[in-house]
Order: sequence, then structure tokens, then C-alpha cells
Amino acid sequence: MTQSLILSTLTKTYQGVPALRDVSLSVAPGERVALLGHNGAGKSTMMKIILGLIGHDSGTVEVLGGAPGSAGAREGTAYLPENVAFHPALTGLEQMRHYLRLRGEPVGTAMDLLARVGLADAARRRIGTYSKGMRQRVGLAQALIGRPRLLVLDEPTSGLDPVSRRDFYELLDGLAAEGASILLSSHALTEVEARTDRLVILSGGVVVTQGALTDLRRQADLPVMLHVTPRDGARDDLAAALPQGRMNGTGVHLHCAQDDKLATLRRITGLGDMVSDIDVIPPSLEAIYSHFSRRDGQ
Ligand SMILES: Nc1ncnc2c1ncn2[C@@H]1O[C@H](COP(=O)(O)OP(=O)(O)OP(=O)(O)O)[C@@H](O)[C@H]1O
Repeated sequence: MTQSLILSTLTKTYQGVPALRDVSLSVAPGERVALLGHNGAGKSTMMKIILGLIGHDSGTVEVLGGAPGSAGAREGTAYLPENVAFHPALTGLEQMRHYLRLRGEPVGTAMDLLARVGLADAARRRIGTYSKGMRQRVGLAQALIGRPRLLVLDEPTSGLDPVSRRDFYELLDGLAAEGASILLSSHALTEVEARTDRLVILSGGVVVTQGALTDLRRQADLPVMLHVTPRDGARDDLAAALPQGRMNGTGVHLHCAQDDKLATLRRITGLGDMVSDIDVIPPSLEAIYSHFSRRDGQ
């Protein structure tokens, strides 16, 4: 399948200081990729290069089969910056019509676009009266102009409440199902875990790992946590039978290596009546993320 975006051994330095080093990454049609990284990891720099706003030192970048910033790449790519700014005196509808005119698209679609992001009711209100989340949604409506094939979204859900975030990801799911490629940066780890196909962790300008969460979990090989709940009256016996664990209010907490998980579970179930329940808690995305970020010395 032809990739919508291909970065190959991309390097960028600012006044001799590296911001991206040997970054290789591709995004296929219909794929949703999350770019994760600490502040200063290089996410915005990567996005600006993809958009053709800044150049790069070495490596290659192909956006929708062309060079970044080329007419073909610009036409098919939508961008949502981290901090969207609009004219506060314009209504949502006026602002959208303005963008549509600039893009040579029919202005009659302004209301449809606003409705897609849940702003139909507020369309005739001045943007100055919108909440941050509503302004973010105007930004998203603007990014949907012209049915883009590649969406580059810089922290698109910052400032959105949980319901708006859910609606936002549903919208992205629909666009991906129609074949759009999505590259988004985020600090909200748990939400991207569930709503994207692949995670790319950038640390100090280097891609330290990428893959589906299950691949990252396997690679990180972090311990699994088990929580064992005792049967009534068996609390002390259970604590004595699992001396490597730590008793808390509801039961015994213990950790084991991934490879020992089944053996440990067999040992616990072998305790028979002492045990009323076992919860297996895999490492969180936060733990996996810190593991890979720390590995690069950050
Ligand atoms: N115009 C610039 N001149 C010099 N250094 C820059 C410039 N822009 C970015 N940098 C540096 O490049 C590195 C990467 O910055 P970038 O903005 O790409 O990170 P980021 O991952 O987007 O961070 P954040 O999550 O804070 O937005 C940082 O060390 C930053 O200080």
C-alpha cells in the first residue's frame, strides 16, 4: 500500500543543536498514529517539516507522494496547531466561510463542517464568546475543509472535556475509516492508547520505539502486578503464603516478570480456598512510556 507519509533518516538541527536525529516513520492510509514525547522531544519540529514550514538537514520526507510544501502535499494535508487563534469578533460561521474562500471551496459547506464538530448551535455566535474547547473544535472544522488525506494534529484534545474528547476521536475514526491518515501528538497517554493504531515514542529527537501497544508492552518487558483478594478470615494465611507480596486494605499486591506470570498464577490458584479473587494488572502506558523515555536518558 502506498504510504501517505514517509520520513526516512530525517535529521534537523537548530543552530547546531539536534532537534531530530535519524527519524524514520511512515503512516498508511486509514492509519491513526500517535506521536508521544516529553516537552522538547521534537514533535512540533517534525510536524513543521512535514508541512513544509521549515526545512531539514538530511534524510527524506515524502508527503502524499510529493515534497513537503508542494502543491499536492498542501492540498491534501490538514493541520491543527496546538494553539488555534481566531478572530474573536467573527462568528464561527463567518470564520469558516473565510477559510473556505481562502481554500477555494464552496462557502455553503461552512455549516455542515461546524455541525460535524458539534458547533451548529453556536455557529452564529462570536468566537470571542466560545470556550477553549469550542475554539479547538473550530480548528478541527477548519482542518476538515477539502476532505484531507493526511491530518497532522498537534495536541488536538488539549482543553477538551471528556465528552468532547470522545466525540473528537469518533470523528477521527470516521475519517480514518474513509482512508485518511492521521498523525497526532498528545500528552494524554491513556486516551491515545485506546484510540490510535500505532504509538511512536520520541525522546530527545530520536524515535526510541514504535508499534502497537501490545508490541511496546512486550518490548518493555515490565513486571505485571497481581492483586490477590483473600476469602473471609483467610487474610493472615494468604499473607503468610505469599511472603513476597505486600498486604494492603483489600488483599496482597505482588509483582512478577512477564515470563513468570502463568507460573505465579498457578501457584496462587493452588492456594485453593484462601483466595477469593485475582486481578492481573498489566503495566500502564504511563509506565511503558517512562521506561522508553528514561532509556534515552531523559
Ligand atoms: N526555532 C528554534 N530555534 C532553536 N531551537 C528550537 C527552535 N524550535 C525548537 N527548538 C528546540 O528543538 C527541540 C525540539 O522542540 P519541539 O518544539 O519540536 O518539541 P516538542 O516535542 O514539540 O515539545 P512540546 O511538547 O513542548 O511542544 C527543543 O530542544 C527546542 O528547544
